[in-house]
Amino acid sequence: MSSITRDALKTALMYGLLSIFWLMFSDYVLPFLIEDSIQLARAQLMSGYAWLALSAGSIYLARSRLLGFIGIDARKQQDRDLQHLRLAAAVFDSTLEGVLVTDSGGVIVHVNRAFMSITGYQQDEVLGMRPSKFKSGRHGPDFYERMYKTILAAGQWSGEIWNRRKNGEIYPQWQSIRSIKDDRGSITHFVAVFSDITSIKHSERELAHLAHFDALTGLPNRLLFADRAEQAQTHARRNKQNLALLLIDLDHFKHINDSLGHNIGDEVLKAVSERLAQLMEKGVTLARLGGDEFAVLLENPQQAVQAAELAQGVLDGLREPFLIDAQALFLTASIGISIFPNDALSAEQLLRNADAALFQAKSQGRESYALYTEELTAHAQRRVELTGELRRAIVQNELRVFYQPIHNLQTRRIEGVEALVRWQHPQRGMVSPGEFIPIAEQSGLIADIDNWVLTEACRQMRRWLGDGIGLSFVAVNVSSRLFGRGDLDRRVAQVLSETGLAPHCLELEVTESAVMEDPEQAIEQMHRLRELGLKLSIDDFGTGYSSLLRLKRMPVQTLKIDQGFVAGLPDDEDDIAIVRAIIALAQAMGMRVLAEGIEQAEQAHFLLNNQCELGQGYWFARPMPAEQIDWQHAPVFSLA
Ligand SMILES: Nc1nc2c(ncn2[C@@H]2O[C@H](COP(=O)(O)O[C@H]3[C@@H](O)[C@H](n4cnc5c(=O)[nH]c(N)nc54)O[C@@H]3COP(=O)(O)O)[C@@H](O)[C@H]2O)c(=O)[nH]1
Repeated sequence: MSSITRDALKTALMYGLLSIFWLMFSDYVLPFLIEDSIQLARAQLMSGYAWLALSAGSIYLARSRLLGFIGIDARKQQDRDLQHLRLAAAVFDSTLEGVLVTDSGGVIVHVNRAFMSITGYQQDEVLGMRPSKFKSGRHGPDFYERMYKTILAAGQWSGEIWNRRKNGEIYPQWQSIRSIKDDRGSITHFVAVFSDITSIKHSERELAHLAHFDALTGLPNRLLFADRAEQAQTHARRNKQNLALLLIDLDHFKHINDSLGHNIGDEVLKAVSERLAQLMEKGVTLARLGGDEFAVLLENPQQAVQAAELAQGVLDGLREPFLIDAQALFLTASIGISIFPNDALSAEQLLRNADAALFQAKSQGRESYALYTEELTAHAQRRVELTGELRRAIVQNELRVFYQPIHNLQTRRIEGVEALVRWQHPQRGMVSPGEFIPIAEQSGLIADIDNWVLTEACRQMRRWLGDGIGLSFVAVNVSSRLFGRGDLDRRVAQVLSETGLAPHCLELEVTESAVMEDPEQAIEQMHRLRELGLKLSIDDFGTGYSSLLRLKRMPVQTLKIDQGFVAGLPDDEDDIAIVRAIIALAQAMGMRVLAEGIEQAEQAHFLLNNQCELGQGYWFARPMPAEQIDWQHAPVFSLA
C-alpha cells in the first residue's frame, strides 16, 4: 500500500469517526440538554447545518491541497526530474568511460559516445545485439559464468576483461557491471561501465621491464638473474642436475671510463654484452649485474669442465678488439665459477661463492677463470684472521722497514733506497707485503702502515745523512687508498716536520693504477705534494692505462719501468720495444727512468745501453735492514 493511499484511508477513518460522534451529539446529547421540543428540533437542524459547513470546509481544504500537490508541486517535481534526467544524459554522454545498457534479457538498449570511440562501433551497429559480440576469446565460459553469478548474487561485478574492438584488436578493459531493479525487486536492466586500460597495461609492462632488465644493455638485471638462479636451482635439485654460475668481471674497466669518458664506457659495455650474448648457447641466461659485472647461468653442465670451457670461450671471445668510436679497444675479463650442488646448496650461496672464485681469478693476475673450492672459503677465513693479527702487529711493533738500494747505472753508485715494509710475525717469521698489503688496503689499516713506514724511512734517512752517507733520496710507497683521501700532503708535511728531513730527500712512489682511480683528484694531490718540495715517481709504469695527455699534466720526476717488462730483457722483442718506448717518453718529458726488477747483468747492460738512468733489483741487492746495506757495493758491468 502506498503512503498516499494510507494517508487517504486514515483521513476517511477520522472523518467517519467524527461524523458518528456528531450524530450521537445531535441525537443523544442535545435532547438531554434541551427539553423544549421546538428548540430541540431547531438545535438539531442547526447542528446538521454546522456539520454540513464543516464538511464542506474540510473538503475544500483537502481539495485545494490536492490540487496544489497535483498542480504546482507535481509540476515542480516534474521539472526537477527532467533536470536530473538531462544531467544524467549529459554525464552519460560526456564521460570518458564507455557505458553499455542492456535489458534484463541481455539485449543492448543503449550505449554512450565513449563506448563508440573505445570500441569503434556506432550505436546502430550494436543496439539490439548482445555484449557477447565483443568477446575476445581470451576468457573461457567459466569466466563469464562466474561473472554472471556474482552480478545476480551481489548486484554487481567489477574486474579486468579483454574484449575485441571493431577493427579486431584485442584490448583490456576495467569493467563494472551493475543490475538495476524495479520496485518489486525484479531486474530490469544491466549497466556496464568500462575504461580502456591499454595504456596502463603498457606502462605496467614497461615498469616490469625496467625493474627486471638493465636499461643500457637490455640484459636481465641482478633482480631477474637472482630469480632465475633460484628457479634453476630448484629445477636442478628436483631433477638431480648440476647448475653452474659464472661471474664475469672486466679487468680495469674503470680505466676505460676514466680515460675515455663514460659515454665510451657505456658503448663498451653494450658491445661486451652483445659479444657475450653471441658466445652463449641457447638456454643460457646472461645478465648484467651492474657496472662491468656480468653473470651466466649454465643449466645442467655434465661436469665442472663444461663450465670451465664456457669460461675459456668467453676469455677467448673477448680477446678480439672492440671497435668503438673508430678506435680499437682491447679488453680482458676475470671469471669466477661456482657449481651446484658441489659448491653451494642455495642460489644465494652459489652467487657468493662465484664471487669468491672471481676474487681468486683477479688475484691470479686477471684474464683467467677460477673455480670455487673449499680452499677459497678457508682462504677467506684466513684473510679475516690475518686482518686481526695485522691490527695487533701494528700495536705490538712487529712491522719492519727494509731498504733496497737504487743504483745509478752510469756511476754504479747507490743514489737512493726504496723503503719496503715487512712483518716480523712471531710464529711465521718474515711475512712479505705482497701477502698483507692487500688485506691492509681492504681493511683500511694501510693508512696506519704507510704513515708508520713514511715516518720510519724519513727518520732513517736523517740518520744516514747525519752519518755522512751521500744518499740523494729515500723512496716510499703510497697506497692508492691513501692517495685518494686528499689529505696526504698534510700528513706528509707533518711527518717531514716531525722528523726534520729535507723534503727534496723524499720521493713518493705512486702506482699508475692509483692515479687512474681518480685522475683529476690525483693530479691535484700531486701538485700539492710537489709544493712541499718532495719528488714523485710513477711506479709500475706501463701496466695501467694512463693517457699521455694526463701524464703530461702530472708533476712527476721519475718513471719506474715495471719489473714485468724488465724480466723479458734483453731477448723479448715486445719487452725491448716497450722499455725503449718508456725511456724515450720519459726523456722527452724531462723525467728520469728507473728500471726495477733487474736480476741479471745482461738486463743492466741493456738498460744502460738504452740510456736508462737508474736501476734496482736483486742483481744489485735485495731489500734488507738499514744497517746491512753495503754503501761501497758498486756492481761491475760494462757497456756492450
Ligand atoms: N703501500 C705500500 N706498499 C708497499 C710497501 N712496501 C712494499 N709495498 C708493496 O708491496 C708489494 C710487494 O713488495 P715486496 O715484496 O717488498 O717486493 C718489492 C721488491 O722486493 C721486489 N723486487 C725488487 N727487486 C726485485 C727483483 O729483482 N726481482 C723480483 N722478482 N722482485 C724484486 O719488487 C717489489 C718492489 O715493489 P715496487 O718497487 O713498489 O713496485 C709491492 O707492490 C710494493 O710496492 C709499503 O710500505 N707501503
